[in-house]
Amino acid sequence: MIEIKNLSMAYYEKPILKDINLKLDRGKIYGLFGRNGVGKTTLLKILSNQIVSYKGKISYEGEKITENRKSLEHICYVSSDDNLGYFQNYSLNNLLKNNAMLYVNFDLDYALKLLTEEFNINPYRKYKQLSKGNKVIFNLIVGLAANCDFTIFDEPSSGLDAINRTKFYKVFSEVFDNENKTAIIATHIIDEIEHYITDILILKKAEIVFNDTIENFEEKSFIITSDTESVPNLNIIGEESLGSMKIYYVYDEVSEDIKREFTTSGFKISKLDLQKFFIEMVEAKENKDEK
Ligand SMILES: Nc1ncnc2c1ncn2[C@@H]1O[C@H](COP(=O)(O)OP(=O)(O)OP(=O)(O)O)[C@@H](O)[C@H]1O
Repeated sequence: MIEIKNLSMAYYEKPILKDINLKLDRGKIYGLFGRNGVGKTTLLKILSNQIVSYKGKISYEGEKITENRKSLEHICYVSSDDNLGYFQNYSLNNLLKNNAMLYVNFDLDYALKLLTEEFNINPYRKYKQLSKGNKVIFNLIVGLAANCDFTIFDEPSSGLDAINRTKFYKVFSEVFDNENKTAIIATHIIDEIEHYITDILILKKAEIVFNDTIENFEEKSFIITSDTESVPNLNIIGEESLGSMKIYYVYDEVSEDIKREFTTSGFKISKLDLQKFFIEMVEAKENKDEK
């Protein structure tokens, strides 16, 4: 487990993360969502020991990550950044061997199989000779083959074509169908990962404003539409008007019986998808809060 206690971080006095408390459990797949510039990459780099100047405590299996060599070997950060600096002159084959030295459980044969058979990339090419999308694929293959306890994918499908995105998620779901492995995926393409994640995290204004399982989300979220002015007494996270129709976005524990009562009183109930929920959480409520 990774445990984050009272994590705060600022760039030039601008708070990026404010007093975050979070537990990341084994066997889960977390979707981390938030608007551009909110601090997702900063948080993920802190979790993978690439940023160490912060306040608070982060522990991996009970030990502080900055003082724990195991955290380097078992937490893998996969970037969609295509700049490996000096290492871009290396062949893919040699880069994989380097990663095998860094991550104790790295499966070199599997990485080569993915590279050549699944994605059809020549392992003797240099990293710098690859297209942007293929550089991202290479980074993803490292994450998939590293066999880390915690793998962090920062915008994994950035720059990938539809076929490669589909291939990546197919391999991803095979690799992470494992109760000991945890993945954290930060992405803006919410509908693409909705079916793979077990938990939802939403970062807004430097805080985690939503942290719940996908099961709870599916049970508690719905849209209620009414053509009268009457407002249901529910936890409404956003609302819209469409002509004379009022649309309410709800996140609340409501039994099927109560939902049936709403329907007989003239309300219409429908499903709220995760992308719309996210928009309502970060935007609609933001505007309402500021009014
Ligand atoms: N090295 C840095 N120095 C100063 N400010 C930085 C630095 N890196 C990031 N920031 C700022 O920190 C904030 C959070 O950036 P971060 O990259 O974590 O956001 P993000 O949520 O990952 O964004 P995106 O979805 O656009 O990738 C932004 O305002 C960004 O400008």
